[in-house]
Parts: sequence; structure tokens; C-alpha cells
Amino acid sequence: MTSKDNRQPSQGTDAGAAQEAVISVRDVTVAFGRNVILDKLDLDIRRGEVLGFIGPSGSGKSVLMRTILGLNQKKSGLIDIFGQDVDKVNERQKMAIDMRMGVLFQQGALFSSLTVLENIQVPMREYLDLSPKLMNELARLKIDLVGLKPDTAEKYPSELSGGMIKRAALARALALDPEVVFLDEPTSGLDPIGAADFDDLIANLRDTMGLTVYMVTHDLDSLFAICDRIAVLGQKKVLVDGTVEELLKFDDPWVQTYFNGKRARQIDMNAANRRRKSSAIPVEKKGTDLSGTENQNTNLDAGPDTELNQ
Ligand SMILES: Nc1ncnc2c1ncn2[C@@H]1O[C@H](COP(=O)(O)OP(=O)(O)OP(=O)(O)O)[C@@H](O)[C@H]1O
Repeated sequence: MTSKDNRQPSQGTDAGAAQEAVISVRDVTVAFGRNVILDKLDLDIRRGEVLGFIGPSGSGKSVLMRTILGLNQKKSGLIDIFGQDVDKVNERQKMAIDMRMGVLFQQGALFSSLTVLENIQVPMREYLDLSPKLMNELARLKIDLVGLKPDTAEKYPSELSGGMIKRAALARALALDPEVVFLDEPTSGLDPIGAADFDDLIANLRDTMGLTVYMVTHDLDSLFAICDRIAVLGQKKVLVDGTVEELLKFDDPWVQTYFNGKRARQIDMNAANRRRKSSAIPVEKKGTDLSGTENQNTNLDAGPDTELNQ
């Protein structure tokens, strides 16, 4: 676990390529006018991990995601993506970096006037020069990859359920076979079964394709089920990052309230561990979590609405 006071350098501290930082954020400050949202923030996103990003509403989780993606300007600091300082790349290099990253925005953000197939082809048209036949084949492969039926291709977003929209948006985010995908609250608005299915899909993509996932979420089930590591945004910085088990022991009122608050309920830690990547997280002893109790009480709602210790 690293907290803001003992932050590690981005590379070379841990064994193997699994710890390689594909994205490093250092000392990044973002402000809108005089309103400073992020202040000298540090964060690493490591290859092949699902990184969950949590923090109070309005703390800047989406702003950070948009800043990494180059959609918001930073005031100062360094963002290194795939080993390149984004301030020093030319247009062609920037485009090459963009192609290696996919994004699923909070509401799916599909074009309502385009079919699912056409939506998935939008990034292909923007970045690649492919024949219509090849684009159709590739888009249909993505539709299959995210678990949608083939006939979804011809449907418009208005004809899809919430879960199907998320999957179609994910298919579009995967259109260019990115190495990293950014997901902004991917399971919001889904029923628990739909959300669990979506979690499984993300975990599967990580495990089979080595996908790196940066996931802003308020969904504790997702955090427990598929996140290899969680970063907490607070006081305009990454307050702490670590595994769920490490965060449960982190002495901060907001973090404790988030995971152990008044609307607590049982989370099956063993089920969570089964679904998480075994190489990233050691599986605890059967029936016991790291706090030594049978299963962990967690709070689904208190966290995001609770003020962080300032
Ligand atoms: N383009 C913008 N111009 C001015 N202020 C902005 C802009 N974008 C975001 N903000 C402000 O930055 C702050 C952080 O917003 P952000 O959307 O990142 O929060 P969040 O942590 O993702 O919240 P939530 O969990 O509710 O989605 C908010 O106060 C928001 O009003």
C-alpha cells in the first residue's frame, strides 16, 4: 500500500512486468479558474491491472480521467503514457497514444442516430483506413466479444436495455484493441445481476487479453470482485492506494466509513477472491478476511455521500 506520504516511484520497485506503470501521473495540478480540483497528484496505472478509483462525489475522479485522456488541461505536472511524456509528443505520436486507450463514459455516450455497428466503427473511421467490409467484420467481432447477440449490430441505442448500452459502449471502447480502457462508473444504473455480469466481462478481458482497466466507480461489489488495486482520491490527491484488504485497515475516517458504514452489508470475500486475478491478489484463508472476521461488512452508499476528512 502507498499513501500520499510514502509514494513509490513508477517503475522498478516491484518484481516483474506486472508492476510496470503504463501511465504515470506526477505532481499534476488541475484547476478551473481559481478552483483547484487536483493538487500535485501522483498516480500509477500498472499494466494488466484493474485499478478502481474511488472518492467523494465532486472530488475530481472524472476530472483526473479526462486530464489523463487529454480532454482537460493540467496546470502543471507530468503525465507519462506508454513511456512518453504527453507534453513532448507531436500530433502523430499523440494519435498513436490515443489509439492505445479506449474510453467508456458514464452514460455510454453512444450516438443515438447510429446503429450499434456504426457506433463501434466511429473510432475505426477516425483512426484507421479500412474497407467497409473489414470494418463490419471487426465491429461484429467486438459485439461478440462483449457478449451481445449478433442482431444487436443493427439496433439503435434507443432499442437497447441499460446493460446492452454499457456493453455496446464497451465494444466501441475496444474497437481499436486498446491496451488500457477507462471506465467511468460502468455499472451505474445496472441491476445487481447485470452489474455482476459486467464485472465478469471486465475481469475476463483483463485475464484473456491482458487489458489494463482504470475504473471510476461507487460500486463496492465491483471493487471487491474485480479490482486488483484501489486508489482513493481525497484532499485533491491520491490519499492512498492498495488492495481492498489494505484499504480496510487504512486509518482514515472516509475510507473506514466507505467500507464499514451504516448501510453495511455482507460481501462474500471468498467469491470476490475467486473472481479476482489470482496473480495480483493472494487468496485469503477460507472464510476469513484480513481483519480476521468472517466476511466483511461493507457500506454501499455511505461513502460517496460522506465528506472526506479534510
Ligand atoms: N469543465 C469544468 N469546468 C469547471 N468545473 C469543473 C469542470 N469539470 C469538472 N468541474 C468541477 O470539478 C469538480 C470535480 O468534478 P468530477 O466530475 O471530477 O467529480 P467526481 O469525483 O467524478 O464526482 P462524481 O463521483 O459525482 O461523478 C466538481 O466540483 C466539478 O464541478
